Amino acid sequence: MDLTNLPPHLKFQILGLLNNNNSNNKQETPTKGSEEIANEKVSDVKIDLTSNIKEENFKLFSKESLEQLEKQGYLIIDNFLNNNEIIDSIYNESYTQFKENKLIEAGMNKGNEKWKDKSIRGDYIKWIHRGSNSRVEDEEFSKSIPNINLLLDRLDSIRNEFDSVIPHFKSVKTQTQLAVYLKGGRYVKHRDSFYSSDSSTLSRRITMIYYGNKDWKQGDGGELRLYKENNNHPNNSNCNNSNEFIDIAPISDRLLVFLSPFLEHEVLSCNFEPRIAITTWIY
Ligand SMILES: O=C(O)CCC(=O)C(=O)O
Ligand SMILES: [Fe+2]
Repeated sequence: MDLTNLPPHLKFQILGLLNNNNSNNKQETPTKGSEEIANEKVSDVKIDLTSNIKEENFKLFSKESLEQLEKQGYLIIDNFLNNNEIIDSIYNESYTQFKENKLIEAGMNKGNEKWKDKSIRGDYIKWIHRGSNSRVEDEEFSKSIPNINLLLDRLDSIRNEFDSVIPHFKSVKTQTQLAVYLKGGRYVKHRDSFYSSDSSTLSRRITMIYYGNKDWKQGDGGELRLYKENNNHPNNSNCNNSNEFIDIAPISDRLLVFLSPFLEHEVLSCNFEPRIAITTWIY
């Protein structure tokens, strides 16, 4: 395996993983030593969600929830759609895409580099491309996912609310992915973006993950492990590098929202299948 062209933060993760494999301890999280954390490029820009907000424009969120997202870095919203028929249909539409071989093995992109290694990232994905009118571009595909479309509309309304409540937020675009993990699937510790003051490139700012796993129970695995405090993130002045994490169960109708550049996370190995997640990133 040639690691020379990988960005440093990925090298640590992958080397950590190889070490774990060598010691036959595959369940263990790839870890980083303190030097690596010190050297690693971290975002230096705060994501400000609370100054000069227009509170009169709140429909879905509240000032308190935005404050929580800004400081803690994440929010969990349960019963997001709150409609069993739609929830079941989202599951069926997603799994059908997988069964009909419409998904591809996920890789990791970095510049021209494309990584596909199932021990690093084990999901199958489909990008859901949407035009400027927010409609899914591929009409045939769009017709086959009416309930996923309803979900995407709801996620759009979150984006719209950010733009109307937080005048300086000015979202640029969104990107949406359907992901299916099978038994044994996982995704090693990573961040979804690097957002920095000296970078003119567009970056993901908000990650919204919708889970659709109605029979999930303790022991099924596939939780999202979210590292709360080890990211020196500029939104969190109390950062203490404690490596504290929470495991978020991927249960049905749960929406997880977090700050893409700051919170490291990983998908723990799945003991069930299919694990369904639909993610929209706001840039
Ligand atoms: O499915 C999840 O819980 C998270 C997936 C993830 O981290 C990603 O696709 O970047
Ligand atoms: Fe991620």
